[in-house]
Amino acid sequence: MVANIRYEDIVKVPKALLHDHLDGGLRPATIVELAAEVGHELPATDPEELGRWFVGAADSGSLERYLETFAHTVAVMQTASGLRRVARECALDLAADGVVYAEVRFAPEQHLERDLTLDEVVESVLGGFAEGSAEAAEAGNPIRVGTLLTAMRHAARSQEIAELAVRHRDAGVVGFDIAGAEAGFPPTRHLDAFEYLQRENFHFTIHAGEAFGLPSIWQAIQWCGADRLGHGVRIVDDISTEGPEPVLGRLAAYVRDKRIPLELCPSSNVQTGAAASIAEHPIGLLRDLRFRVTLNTDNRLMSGTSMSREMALLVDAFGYGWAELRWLTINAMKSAFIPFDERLKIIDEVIKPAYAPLLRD
Ligand SMILES: O=c1[nH]cnc2c1ncn2[C@H]1C[C@H](O)[C@@H](CO)O1
Ligand SMILES: [Zn+2]
Repeated sequence: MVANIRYEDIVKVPKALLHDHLDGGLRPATIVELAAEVGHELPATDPEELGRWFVGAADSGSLERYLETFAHTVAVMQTASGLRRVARECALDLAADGVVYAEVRFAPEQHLERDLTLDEVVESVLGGFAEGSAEAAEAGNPIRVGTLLTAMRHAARSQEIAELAVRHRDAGVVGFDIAGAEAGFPPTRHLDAFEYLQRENFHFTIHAGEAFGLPSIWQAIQWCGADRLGHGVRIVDDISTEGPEPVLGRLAAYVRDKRIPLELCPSSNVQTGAAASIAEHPIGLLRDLRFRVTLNTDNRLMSGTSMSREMALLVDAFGYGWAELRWLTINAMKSAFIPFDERLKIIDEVIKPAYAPLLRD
């Protein structure tokens, strides 16, 4: 890390996170305890060993194999109390890492293995976030958590999940998403759900341009009307860097011109093979070209990461300073799914004042 930015200071500074999966961020010790309660067999029962197992198993170079690890987190998130606990701890962990605004997503349809209904699943998670946020505020780490409901792209429940999201919009659900294996499951399979959400004036992001390239990004934006791109990192396939200056193709130019936010997740991309290393991650080029870049964790458990760690990796790899970290944070806050005045309040009252003294140094 460059000498003038210390990890402890990155932790202290306010951060905004748009792309974090609830079932990708459990504490290993919690998985062990909940697995014992519900009788689920784990690959390891020592929390430290289990944490290492997740990172190792997810480090496969393939999105499909990376996703297999979620079987062990989803298995312990099948009861109201389990879901509530995981959501509470998620809010507490993010707040302790200095995250002041987070959008956390999960797929309700994956939590119906016992006897919960979709609405009960959502209510349990919202309850956990509320509890964790209240405790974090009391401890001096205020955080606002918004929930995104995800539909799995290989399944056929997106319309139902979209309706579920709209039903809970006044209780903390701020958006919708689709996730899961990308190749073979284009966003247009879920067009009905996206058209419904647009008619409801609701917000959505789409995982696109991670394991599959430009056609997926193009569909997500031009057919489905996505507000943001989950990853979207492969937009670089439409940027030529062979000449003296980078040249943008029509899709890349559209994404930049329209200020479509890219929810970039560097560590996750290295694990699934979407990027060779952090230093070679397209975030460097995309920032230089002034795309609306945001920095995200994706799955803190599977990547052994946090928002502070992702920032520290960029400080190391690209020599970023406080100005770049502030830019990423404000980009995320501008791109959030909560109302404009509430976004502005966090930017003006929380983010800018905290970075101001650091930028003067
Ligand atoms: O990076 C991802 N790409 C596609 N799907 C993902 C990614 N990370 C997590 N998921 C899936 C696995 C989870 O079970 C689901 C809902 O959070 O979303
Ligand atoms: Zn994701």
